[in-house]
Amino acid sequence: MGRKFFVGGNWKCVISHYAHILFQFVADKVAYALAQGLKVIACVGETLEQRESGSTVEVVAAQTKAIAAKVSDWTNVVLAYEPVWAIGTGKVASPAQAQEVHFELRKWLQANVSPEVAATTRIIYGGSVNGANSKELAGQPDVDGFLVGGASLKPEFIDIIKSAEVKKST
Ligand SMILES: O=C(CO)COP(=O)(O)O
Repeated sequence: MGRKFFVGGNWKCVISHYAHILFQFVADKVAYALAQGLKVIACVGETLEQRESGSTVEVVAAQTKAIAAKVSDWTNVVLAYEPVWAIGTGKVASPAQAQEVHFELRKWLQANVSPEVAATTRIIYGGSVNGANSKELAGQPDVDGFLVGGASLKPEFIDIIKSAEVKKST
């Protein structure tokens, strides 16, 4: 696999969590940041209501579509799956839930952008990642790293960083 594992602290979340409300606005912010030479972590994710109604994949695809319409070079873009219901709540997506969405996002990139962008763009997970759950999440094939909030301020952040080691054996 050609993607390097990535773990970022909460200060790196350039794009707000409210992407689900203002897809277009977020896409414009992504394009502007890239034009200014910044690297971007673009966050997508569904609300609890959207998850419970079964529209998660549709929602994140629509958010990614808005971003993709404004991005011609994905080199400086990292996509973060951040379910709104998991941010700062202590409720983390299960490894299977995260993998499913990451897989669907990569599939979307493959079909709508290019196989190369799908293979090389990091798709990281954010939302209540901690030292106890990071290893299993990192073990999922399409989880390429984490965007960490609360736990980035605690000693367990070291354990989260160390979870990158599970990729060495894959
Ligand atoms: O939004 C996040 C990082 O920017 C995630 O925050 P938590 O890890 O505190 O849920």
